[in-house]
Amino acid sequence: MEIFNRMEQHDYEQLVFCQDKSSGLKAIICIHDTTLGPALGGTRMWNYATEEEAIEDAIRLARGMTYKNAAAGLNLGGGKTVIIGDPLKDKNEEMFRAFGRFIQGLNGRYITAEDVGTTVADMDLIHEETDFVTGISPAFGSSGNPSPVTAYGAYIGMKAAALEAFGDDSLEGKTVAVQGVGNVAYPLCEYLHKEGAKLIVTDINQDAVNRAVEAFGATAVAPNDIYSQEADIFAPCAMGAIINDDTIPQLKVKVVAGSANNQLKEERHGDELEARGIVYAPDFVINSGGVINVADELYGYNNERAMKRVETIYDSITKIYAISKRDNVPSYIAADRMAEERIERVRNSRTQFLRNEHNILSRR
Ligand SMILES: NC(=O)C1=CN([C@@H]2O[C@H](COP(=O)(O)OP(=O)(O)OC[C@H]3O[C@@H](n4cnc5c(N)ncnc54)[C@H](O)[C@@H]3O)[C@@H](O)[C@H]2O)C=CC1
Ligand SMILES: CC(C)CC(=O)C(=O)O
Repeated sequence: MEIFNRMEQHDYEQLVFCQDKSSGLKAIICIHDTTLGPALGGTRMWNYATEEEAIEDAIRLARGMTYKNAAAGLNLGGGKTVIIGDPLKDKNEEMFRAFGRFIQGLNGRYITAEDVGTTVADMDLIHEETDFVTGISPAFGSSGNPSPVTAYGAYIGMKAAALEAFGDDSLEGKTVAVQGVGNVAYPLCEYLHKEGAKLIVTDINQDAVNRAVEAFGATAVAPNDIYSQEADIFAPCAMGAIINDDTIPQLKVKVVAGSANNQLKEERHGDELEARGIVYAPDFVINSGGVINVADELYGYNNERAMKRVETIYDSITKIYAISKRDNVPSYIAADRMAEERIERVRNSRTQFLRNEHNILSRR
């Protein structure tokens, strides 16, 4: 991979490689854009097959955070970290503390939180070395695990998408095919079950599947069969790039709405969903509940204030469909525009000179 060429696409600011031999830490922090404020985005720990795959994931996820934070109205830029390793086998205290020191070295340009493969306990270890971490234990006055809030946001976002597709936002009697029943999707299934939706679930982890079958009477299917189910809604809640040339022709649903980041393998796959009349809830909007919740910690966590903002996901999804119709563009483009316009407006308003401790007037 030509790293600078890759960074020039979509104008990435910084890519940081962090290595600590004694703990086995191999992390890549990617900061995409800090126009709106410090970059906030989670840390994913995953057993990447190659370093190139890890870099590509960090890069794609970081840009997604820029759009997510902008669209959510947060004063935060976008970044993300990937740690190369198996979260079930390779974690240790020293690794997260070493990682915390690397974050501290960025002096607030990047703030982390949980993502796939990392937990509140990991964030607490990072917190031993830096304050630039969120999603730490409620014992510290923080918001804790963001996943249940992400799930709630995904649930109300799915209702907004249902309104667009079916003319009614009730999910009662609707069949939802859920891919991955992990930290976000399990509480999402809980909301759906409570509302009377029928669930079809899959996961590569059999225990996760069994839990959902037992708790919600869900029907279990094999991972590769989830795309072709006779369902109303497909909820991708595992990894990215699952809306692609292989899967789109299998879909029989009217709605794609789930928590996974980077669902579209390429932008053209968003065009393809639109062409098939499938209502797509743009990923970085529907899954913004978690980041909205952890971002509130930066002001001194207030659950009521955070949840009020999470509730706006319904209106944001509805607004995206309105922009999509007005501008005659697919929903993923409408969502991108919403985020890009905000970043541009703030970028332009920041051109005035502002005196600070490091500029030409600092000794005056
Ligand atoms: N946790 C959060 O608050 C947020 C999570 N997200 C995104 O939502 C997605 C899920 O996140 P979490 O629930 O936190 O992760 P998780 O790791 O708890 O759950 C993911 C589940 O997907 C399963 N899985 C992985 N590959 C699969 C495949 N090919 N087929 C079926 N199942 C598969 C895993 O076994 C696991 O049970 C990720 O894309 C994450 O980036 C986005 C915003 C916030
Ligand atoms: C898990 C969130 C708190 C942040 C994040 O990385 C995301 O929204 O993808």
